[in-house]
Amino acid sequence: MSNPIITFVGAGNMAASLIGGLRAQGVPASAIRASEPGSEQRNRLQREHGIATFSDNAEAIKGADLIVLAVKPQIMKAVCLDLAAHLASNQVIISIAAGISCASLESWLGERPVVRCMPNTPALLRQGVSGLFANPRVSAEQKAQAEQVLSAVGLALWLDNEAQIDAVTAVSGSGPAYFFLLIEAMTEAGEQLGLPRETAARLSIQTALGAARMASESDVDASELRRRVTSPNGTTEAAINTFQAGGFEALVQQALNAAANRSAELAEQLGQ
Ligand SMILES: NC(=O)C1=CN([C@@H]2O[C@H](COP(=O)(O)OP(=O)(O)OC[C@H]3O[C@@H](n4cnc5c(N)ncnc54)[C@H](OP(=O)(O)O)[C@@H]3O)[C@@H](O)[C@H]2O)C=CC1
Ligand SMILES: O=C(O)[C@@H]1CCC=N1
Repeated sequence: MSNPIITFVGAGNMAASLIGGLRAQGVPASAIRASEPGSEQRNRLQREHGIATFSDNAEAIKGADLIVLAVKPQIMKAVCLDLAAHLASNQVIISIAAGISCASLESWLGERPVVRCMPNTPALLRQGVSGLFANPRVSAEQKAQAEQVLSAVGLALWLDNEAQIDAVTAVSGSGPAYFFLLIEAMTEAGEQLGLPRETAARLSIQTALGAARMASESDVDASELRRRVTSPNGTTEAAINTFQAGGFEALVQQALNAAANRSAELAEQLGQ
């Protein structure tokens, strides 16, 4: 595939991860641009990745094939309204903002090809996962180009309908925080059981890493892997029974429902 010109509008954490991933994949610096108000961040991107940077969004998107909108959701409307007059009809918009619908983007930018994505922060280590939804105006070639951007930092999975983005946000967008919470709680509990805090933290983190790799690399599912750790009448069974008596699965369902509802609510609030 030839290299499309990609402009990032907003070059904070997520954009910098995507840029790093694209460069590591061999995308030339000349095919990537970023627009960002912070001069420190602009200098860093120039230094680390050799890409051209801009303080003016309209200047940065001239001649770009793909425009990745990576500003905070709260300022997306203002950024889009400023960009609208400067867009060419064939430019594809890729938005990574939480809670901003394709319809809102098109109402601010005009009818055009839009890919809405939900990545997650392990993108920083190129271990991310993203859900992607394309509106009907996106061609097969443009879909492949958008997928190349997101797959530079991890797995990229296409969705059939836009509403599924709320579920992706609940599962994987916010998901790293759930695992961090579990690591925090296990560290605390390990300390209460008499371990030095640092030891409890390292045991918890390495266990999470090992379990995730097993779940990812094994040919059996997570419930079978769990069964293999759980000896009859053993220690794991005692812990799992305690989790389940406390309504663990129902609590996880409630938490993810709350995240998905909040995602839909944000779309309602910020999309006007
Ligand atoms: N963090 C996460 O877990 C996830 C985030 N996202 C989405 O990714 C997007 C970016 O998030 P993240 O990278 O964490 O946020 P950051 O705040 O790190 O990045 C946003 C960048 O946009 C810059 N900016 C501010 N105003 C403008 C403007 N008018 N024009 C161009 N750039 C501007 C900011 O500069 P300055 O700091 O100087 O204001 C900042 O560098 C958000 O929409 C978020 O919803 C999606 C999935 C997960
Ligand atoms: O908490 C949030 O709203 C964003 C979206 C997914 C992760 N962080």
